[in-house]
Amino acid sequence: MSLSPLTSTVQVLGAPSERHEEILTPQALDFIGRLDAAFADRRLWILAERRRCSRNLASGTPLDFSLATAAVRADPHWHVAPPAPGLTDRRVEITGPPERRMTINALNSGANVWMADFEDATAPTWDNIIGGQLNLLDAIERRIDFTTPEGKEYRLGEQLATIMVRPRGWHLVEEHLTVGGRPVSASLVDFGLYFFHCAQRQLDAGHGPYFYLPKLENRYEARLWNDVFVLAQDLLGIPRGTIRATVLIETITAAFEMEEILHALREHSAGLNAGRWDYLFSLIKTFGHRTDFQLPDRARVTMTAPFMRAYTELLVRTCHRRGAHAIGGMAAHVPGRDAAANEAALAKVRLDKEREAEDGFDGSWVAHPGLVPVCREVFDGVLGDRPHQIERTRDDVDVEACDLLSVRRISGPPTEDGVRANIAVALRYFDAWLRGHGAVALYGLMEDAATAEIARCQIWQWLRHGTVERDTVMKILDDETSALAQEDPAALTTEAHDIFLRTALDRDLPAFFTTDAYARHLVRRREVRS
Ligand SMILES: CC(=O)SCCNC(=O)CCNC(=O)[C@H](O)C(C)(C)COP(=O)(O)OP(=O)(O)OC[C@H]1O[C@@H](n2cnc3c(N)ncnc32)[C@H](O)[C@@H]1OP(=O)(O)O
Ligand SMILES: O=CC(=O)O
Repeated sequence: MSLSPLTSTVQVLGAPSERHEEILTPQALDFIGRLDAAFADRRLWILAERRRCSRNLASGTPLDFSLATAAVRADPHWHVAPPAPGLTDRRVEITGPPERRMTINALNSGANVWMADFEDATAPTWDNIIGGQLNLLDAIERRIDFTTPEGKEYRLGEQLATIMVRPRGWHLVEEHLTVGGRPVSASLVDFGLYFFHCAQRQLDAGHGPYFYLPKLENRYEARLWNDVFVLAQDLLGIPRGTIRATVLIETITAAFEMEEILHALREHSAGLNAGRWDYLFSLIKTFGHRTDFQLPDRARVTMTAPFMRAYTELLVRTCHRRGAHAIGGMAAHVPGRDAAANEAALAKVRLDKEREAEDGFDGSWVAHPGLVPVCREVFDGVLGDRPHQIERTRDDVDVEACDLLSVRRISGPPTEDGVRANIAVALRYFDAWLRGHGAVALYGLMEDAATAEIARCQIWQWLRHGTVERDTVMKILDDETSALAQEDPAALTTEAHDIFLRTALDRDLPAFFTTDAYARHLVRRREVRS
């Protein structure tokens, strides 16, 4: 492909650090610049479209399956691409940030797939972003082994999980890379750097460049990703259709466009995943102003709620009808330090995975290596020697708009414990995130950006409807802030408290806590001499 010169080049504003130059090569930056030149405006259009849709829904426009795309849904003939090498059997997928030791642990975990996460499990500091890319490159080149000062050895084994990378969503920017003074889309940076450095290496190793796509709201966003894939493959001379991507269905509007999303990406699709935590976050965000969408305590909203079952069953049916994998979601319980807590967590995860396997999912997510065996055992029990159960088309499933929106059936007032739990988790998570940790274990649960979003949005929703008094929230917030300061004198309590005030207690609900908190707290630009 002959390339026209770029009018503006990508500037690096992030502080240089060890080995960053291996990722931020002139050629890689040129590649990012080309993606930016082609797609920056469409990304802005996508974000404007999100705001327009959100205003419409807030003003009472009913959410339903689109008439404009009825023909796509009705056409039984189209299917997605066949699974690419390494993605046929996906019964266990482990997720986690691409930190050095976790990269090795995840690849060795015995899972079929590792979802290397730049989104919810990564606090997007400059070092985490570029360090994560280096770790992926080193892992693929098999030069990531190391020994800790205490003598613990981390070595890649023989049988490794297939890597799928989750870039950050369309709403985020990377402030440390700019074009003409404007930050580049974080999605294009995470996707582009990985694709540039690792696509051919992955193909040489017998796999391919594979992705998980987060937080899509509609078919236009899927089309945008598809066009990004086409251009990226053309630019590097990689055949079209080599990339595979699984889309997380984790917004309420995307649940109404599952077919359309698969269709838009069909040449590159690797199915759908039920991103249950973001889905709940999206539901609260979209309908938080409506009394009939009030949710009870976070711990009471389980996957057996009828509206959650409608969503997951529709996902399985949609995928299997189109020859695509349906991947289950994240059970939040993680193994604890004592045997009893451990056993309880394993039992809860087992139940969750059993329900998914019986419903027809082809595999599912776990958050911790200690959960790989239970997920494998459950899916082995249902799949046996088959790599998946795509042939189970679930024609019995009949889900209508009202089923996806029947939240009222599980509503109930929040308890004081529920309010306290949300505040305690949100504060502690914000503190961890500010210190560079995008996923943490708190009170026996995995917490990441998605689960923290639910915690702060629920407080906003309960205040908005007067189900909880502002004085009660302020009192608990003070208690929990003091408790955090005592637990850990190094905690960034002032900043975490500030993020909570801005994102849970304002009159309007910010769409994401990460956008504002990133700009205020994580961006560290260096001086640039022109
Ligand atoms: C809603 C969503 O978006 S879900 C997807 C995004 N979220 C995630 O991916 C979260 C993934 N999970 C994690 O990050 C971690 O499991 C946490 C933060 C919840 C807990 O981590 P820890 O506190 O380190 O757990 P713990 O101490 O039990 O870990 C034991 C070992 O397992 C490793 N480990 C734990 N989780 C993982 C993981 N997901 N991947 C790889 N290794 C892991 C630890 O690194 C540690 O290894 P080490 O002994 O060699 O140091
Ligand atoms: O991204 C996954 C989710 O559950 O949210």
